[in-house]
Amino acid sequence: MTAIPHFTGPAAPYAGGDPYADYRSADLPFTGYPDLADRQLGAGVIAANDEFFAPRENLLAPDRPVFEPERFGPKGKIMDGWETRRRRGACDEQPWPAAWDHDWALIRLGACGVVHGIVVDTAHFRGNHPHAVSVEATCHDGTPDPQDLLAGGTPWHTLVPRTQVGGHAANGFAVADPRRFTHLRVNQHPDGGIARLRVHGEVVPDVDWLTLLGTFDVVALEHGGRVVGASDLFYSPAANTIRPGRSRRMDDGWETRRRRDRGHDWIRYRLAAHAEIRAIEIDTACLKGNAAGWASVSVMDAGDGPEPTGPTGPGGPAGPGGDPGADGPTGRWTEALPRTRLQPDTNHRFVLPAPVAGTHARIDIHPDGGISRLRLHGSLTARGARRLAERRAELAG
Ligand SMILES: NC(=O)NC(NC(N)=O)C(=O)[O-]
Repeated sequence: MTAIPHFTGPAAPYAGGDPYADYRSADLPFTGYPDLADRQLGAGVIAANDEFFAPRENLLAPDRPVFEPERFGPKGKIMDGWETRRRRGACDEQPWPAAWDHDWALIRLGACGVVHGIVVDTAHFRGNHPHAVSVEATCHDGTPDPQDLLAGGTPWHTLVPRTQVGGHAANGFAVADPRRFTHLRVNQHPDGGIARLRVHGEVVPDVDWLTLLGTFDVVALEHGGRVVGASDLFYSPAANTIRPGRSRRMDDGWETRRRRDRGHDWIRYRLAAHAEIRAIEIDTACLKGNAAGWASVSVMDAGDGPEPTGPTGPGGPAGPGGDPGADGPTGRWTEALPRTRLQPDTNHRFVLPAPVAGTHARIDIHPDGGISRLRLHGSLTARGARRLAERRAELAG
């Protein structure tokens, strides 16, 4: 694993001009995995012990944190993050917080999953970021309320031990715990502000639920589908194509740069498990002058082993002109949908003449442009359901 740059210290006071000029960030090896704390997946910050200066909900806001130097409210500087008040000691001789003093927020992940890495982003928190952070996790069935989680019996497992962090920095932590979790507790020691929290990992779906549903979208992020490669990530992440709901803006889909060669663009996906696909939807919502001209969809059975990771990591690009077969799962692609003309800003529905089964799928778009969503409607095969049930049991906390 690549060493993750570690930032500590407060960052200099804001000196005017671009507030991001002195922001500290790094390429983190796990950010190709989807964000399990994505609001659109259903994540939420369900409680915090203190939010005096800025509300906990900001932690999961999708956009980059904003700093407006002149904006003050009745409680102080308006900060785009979760910020607590300054902790004080017990008496005049001990005005400092105690070693164990900390503030906490409880996060419900949007989907149960295995966490591969966490970003605690302290953007714009310079003199008021936490000295250190720690992150714990638990797996709780159903929809517990904060009191259930805070009750003594909840087993919390440490994902990130108490670690010093930097102000105005993307503090990244790789996580090696192989278990699946549903909730996190983020602690800041002793107090301070965190702008954003991102929790990158893999969804572990509930096989009983998927079996009961019967027909569902077998490539959807919320059901455990994942992008494992794409030809072009210039404008937007390929994983947008399997996010919940319809896209509402061009940047909520997948758009490639204009090709000046004779090639085409593509995305490769791993399905929830081995599944049979019976119907396909390709949506070009909000892509008008730049929708893909044509698309085809292929399916492959690559077995149930772990995903081969390409040179750029999970979901990483193969680069323009990259071969959709290279560095990916091995097997034979079967064409499920032949090359078909697409309309701009339109949802297209296709019923397959016969079901096509596999563990992976690929969409090829010609020559370039974008699609906003791909839906592969079908159901788990007996083999897929068995593998998912085994995996869920293996990953139990
Ligand atoms: N300048 C500040 O941000 N001060 C305080 N924070 C806010 N939000 O006003 C503080 O105590 O950290």
